[in-house]
Amino acid sequence: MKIKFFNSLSFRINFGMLLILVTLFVLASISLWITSTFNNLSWKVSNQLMPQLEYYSDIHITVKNVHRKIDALPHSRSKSANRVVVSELLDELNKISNRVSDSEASQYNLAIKKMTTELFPIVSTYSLEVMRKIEIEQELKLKKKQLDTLYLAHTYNPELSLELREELHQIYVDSISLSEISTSFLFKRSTQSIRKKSKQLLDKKVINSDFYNTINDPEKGVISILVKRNNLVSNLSILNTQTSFIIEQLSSISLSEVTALQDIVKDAAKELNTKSAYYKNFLTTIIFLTTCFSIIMMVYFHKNITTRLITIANNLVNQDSQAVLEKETHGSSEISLIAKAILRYKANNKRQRDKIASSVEQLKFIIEHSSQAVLIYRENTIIYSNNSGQSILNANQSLTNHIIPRHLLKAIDGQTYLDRLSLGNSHFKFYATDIDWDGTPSRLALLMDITNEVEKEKQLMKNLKAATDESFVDAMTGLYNRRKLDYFIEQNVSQEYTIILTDIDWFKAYNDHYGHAEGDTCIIQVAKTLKENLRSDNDLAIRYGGEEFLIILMDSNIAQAEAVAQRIQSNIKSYQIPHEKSDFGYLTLSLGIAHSSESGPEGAWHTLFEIADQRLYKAKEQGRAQAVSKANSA
Ligand SMILES: Nc1nc2c(ncn2[C@@H]2O[C@H](COP(=O)(O)OP(=O)(O)OP(=O)(O)O)[C@@H](O)[C@H]2O)c(=O)[nH]1
Repeated sequence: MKIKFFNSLSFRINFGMLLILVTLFVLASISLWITSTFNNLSWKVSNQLMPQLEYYSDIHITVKNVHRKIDALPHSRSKSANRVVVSELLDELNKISNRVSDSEASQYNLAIKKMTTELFPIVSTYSLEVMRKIEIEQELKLKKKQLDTLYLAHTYNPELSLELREELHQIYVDSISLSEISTSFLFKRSTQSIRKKSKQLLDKKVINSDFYNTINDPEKGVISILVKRNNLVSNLSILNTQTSFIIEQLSSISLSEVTALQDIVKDAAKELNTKSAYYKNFLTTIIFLTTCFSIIMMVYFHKNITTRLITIANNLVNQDSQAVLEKETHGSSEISLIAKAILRYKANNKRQRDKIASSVEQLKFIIEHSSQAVLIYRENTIIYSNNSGQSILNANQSLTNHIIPRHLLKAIDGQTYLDRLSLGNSHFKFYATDIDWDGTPSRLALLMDITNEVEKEKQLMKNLKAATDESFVDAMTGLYNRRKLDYFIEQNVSQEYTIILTDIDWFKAYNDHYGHAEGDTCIIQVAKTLKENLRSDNDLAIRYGGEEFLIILMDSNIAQAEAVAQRIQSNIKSYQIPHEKSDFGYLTLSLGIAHSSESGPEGAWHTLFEIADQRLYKAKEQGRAQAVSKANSA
């Protein structure tokens, strides 16, 4: 099951976290930027603009002082003295102007520089005009002296009328007055009066044309002086106008305006601070709210996922909320994949449960109808029995009350106990074991009716025994055969016993003489004799070879064996079976006897048989028709 990376919840959560972090980072950066910008502006206003304004205010005061000083320049002082003062003032202005360096040039610096540089030529011009005024006044004084001279000259000129003299005097007075008060009106009137009067005087020939020309000489005459004075007045008027303009200019940059500007700047700084604080608070609030919102969203998201996962987990055990699980399968996130997987698991589980339920039903049916009795006991009380169990219990009440509980006790510690029960002619195979039944320790008993099997078994055993016996018997003699001996050896019996190995003497010759059939009859007779001399079923008479026999006498000693051997010999002898080829003329037996104790612990049977065989051989050697045992074997 694969999940697309971009649809995974882990990607969404991490992406969401990243988005929130980026948003917070951006908001924090903006906040920092705005705060730093406002702080910077505020710092500039407080630390740069305010000193500039103070500086501006200083300049203003200085310029005013310069103006006042220029205005107060005494006209009476010498030209050079005034020039020194003016020069000093200009230096002061220059210094102020130079204080505004290019590096400090800001909006206000530029304004200040512009103002000082514009002011400089005006002041300069003003100063020059003032100096010019002084020069003109001095010149005026010179002219006045000339005029005085002229006046004196004409005073003593008898040709001049009194009226003229008075007028000239008046002109002089006027001119003096003019030089003092510098009013253009009086001067203009005086000029016109002089021109008019001098013309009248010329017309009347009071004065001659030279004098008239002297008076009206555009360069040297009174008129020219007056014109110059007039110009001076005019210049003074211009100066006054310029001075007024400068005053006006300076006034336009009044201290109150500077103060107002300072207030504006202060207000601006304050506003900047307020705005900065406002933006800072606003952004801090936004950051705080965003953080809170993000945390709430993350908590909600995590809780939502957890709740959904718990719901899905609960659904594993709770079948009712299937719809919830199906709802979660939409989409391609991890949860939907888990939901799909659980749905598949549940579907498989249901199929398996149905299958198991069906199997359980089948099993129940089988158990119910089983021929084997199934009984469950708890504290000696039957809590369950199938049909077979019920019928067995009905038929044998004692099973319920005594036998089964007694047998159940034998199944200790949950070990399976297996036994056989016989009840009358009925036989049962009985299993008992501990089981957990409905969460409580109980005991399970299984009874299988094996009556028929037991009967069959008995019959089989019978048949088997018969068959076994048959296979162990020599057909000709009815004695046991070598297989019976093998079986005996395999038994490895622990009790003592004696063996007698016997052989018919000169039997080859017998056969040759009487024929093989007679030989057989002879063998049968010997076998019969042997059988007759054995005590019980425990003793064995085995046809070991053709005419060789082995007798095993259980729980016997040598003496008893010798007695048996003697009896057998006697019996055979008593039959007097003719044997012409025998030294004795009748059939005889040779016998070798050995006791189990002689064989030693190792290779018991083989050794014992060897001993018996050697003794038989010895009997043959010693003339036959005799028994050799331990006592006479030396
Ligand atoms: N008629 C008959 N003869 C048998 C049978 N089994 C073995 N024989 C014979 O028994 C004879 C045994 O001879 P041997 O064991 O050689 O010796 P013996 O002639 O008996 O002489 P000793 O044993 O030394 O006394 C053989 O000739 C066999 O053929 C049998 O079932 N029937």
